[in-house]
Amino acid sequence: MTTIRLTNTKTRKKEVFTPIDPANVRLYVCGPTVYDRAHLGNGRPVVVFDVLFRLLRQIYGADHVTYVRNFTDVDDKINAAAQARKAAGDPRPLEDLIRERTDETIGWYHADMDALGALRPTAEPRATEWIGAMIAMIEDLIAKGHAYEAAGHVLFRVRSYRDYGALSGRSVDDMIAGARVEVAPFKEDPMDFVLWKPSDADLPGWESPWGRGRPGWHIECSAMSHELLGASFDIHAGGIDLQFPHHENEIAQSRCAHPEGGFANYWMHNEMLLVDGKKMSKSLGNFFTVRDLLDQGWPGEVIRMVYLGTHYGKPMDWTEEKAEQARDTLRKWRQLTENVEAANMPDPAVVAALANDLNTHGAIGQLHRLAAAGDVAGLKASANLLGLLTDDLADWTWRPVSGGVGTHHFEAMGIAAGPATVGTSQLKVFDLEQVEQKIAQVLTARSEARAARDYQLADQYRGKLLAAGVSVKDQPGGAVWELMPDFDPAKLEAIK
Ligand SMILES: Nc1ncnc2c1ncn2[C@@H]1O[C@H](COP(=O)(O)OP(=O)(O)OP(=O)(O)O)[C@@H](O)[C@H]1O
Ligand SMILES: [Zn+2]
Repeated sequence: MTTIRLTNTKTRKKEVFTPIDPANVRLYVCGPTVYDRAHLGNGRPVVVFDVLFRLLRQIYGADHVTYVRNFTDVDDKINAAAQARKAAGDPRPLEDLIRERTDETIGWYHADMDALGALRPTAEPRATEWIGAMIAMIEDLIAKGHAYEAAGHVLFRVRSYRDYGALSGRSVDDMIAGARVEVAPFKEDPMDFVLWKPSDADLPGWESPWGRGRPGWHIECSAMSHELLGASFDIHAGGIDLQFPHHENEIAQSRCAHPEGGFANYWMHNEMLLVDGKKMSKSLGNFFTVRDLLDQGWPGEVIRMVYLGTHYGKPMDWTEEKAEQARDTLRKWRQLTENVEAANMPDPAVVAALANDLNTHGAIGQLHRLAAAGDVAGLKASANLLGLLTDDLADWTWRPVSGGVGTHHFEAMGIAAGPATVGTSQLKVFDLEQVEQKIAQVLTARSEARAARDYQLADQYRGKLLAAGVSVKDQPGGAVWELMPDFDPAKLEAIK
């Protein structure tokens, strides 16, 4: 059996991965707070740990891996989003608005992560469905002396857990000095963190031994992972931004409530997706969503390949150049493997690269080798292990129809001009020849305008084409065009 090695944040070493029970390998990944669309940074852990999930399934068997990723659907930001709708005049009760917002966001999340080719986890618990388990865990922590009630809150007594800080390698005193901890008069110690807090009458709340209130964020993951995976499980993962305090707090709660268990044996953290050197984040406002990119015409498979081009332990950024490269490679591979049946097994060198601390970049290098060697069946099977060249992500390949090459590409993909599908849901029917003629006509008018030095008019033509979903690029050999997913034949025809 292939030996997997993973960098364990807990020990800061690359370790051999040995599951507690090879018949049920258990993975927990912290999921999103569902108040808004996922940004490109949020998609990174999803794709990275999807590759881990696929690798584990490959090695231990598809039915022998349990992957849990939660939805945090109790949060001030969710409440604020619902309150804004109410303030805008929506007559429904706040609770309904909250539920609508979280349901809607979960729907978006699924659609966007599906588009990135991520398999759905085995279980996706919603925090609001596990409040009872959270209350029971908090009661237990109080009974064991690790938590206390104060002013309607329940707080975790950080000094009662000796190993607090071990994951991030900091002492409690360093943390107090460095962190922005909330000092509240009812806390015994500034480091103590909230397990339960009171809810205002107009906000969501649940009855508890401490009055009507709601859980803190950290206890959610401790309670849900315990319910679904037990007191000891194999891998706990999430972004590096969650290492402290979220994961440190999860460990403290879980180890203190269930001293018989070890909680997670391996901790994995993905590095951040950056924008101009800073973490992409909602609070900094420097973000774009996965959906923005999909809407711009970037296929989910291309976005996925861009993520996989960088090791998860390194920061990365998004550039159009990387995306164009990934798109060209995938298009080539898709053409090579069209109508090819995947080999039974992925190539051993690809498996070995992934087993080496998820070296996705190395694995992609091996895919290039397979393509160059003409092993197309091996290429397909191996790419599938990375979630690439899969049938579900195949729908984009016909799209980039560029001037001249277009017709051939359509034919190469087995889609005759005429009815063509765009994305998975919309059906657009158009006559390719007519479309090509019209684009050529507009491009000729644009060239004429340029020749007459009327650049404003030339730009207007280009803008009109773009509005119809035809992107134009000037290349040394002349203008090249592509149909974008939002291509609208009627708008194109209407250009004068
Ligand atoms: N820029 C980023 N790069 C990589 N992973 C990220 C980035 N930002 C957030 N994540 C990860 O996304 C996952 C979901 O996080 P969560 O929903 O809490 O994000 P968020 O708090 O809405 O994001 P933000 O940090 O932008 O406010 C977590 O695992 C988190 O570590
Ligand atoms: Zn968590």
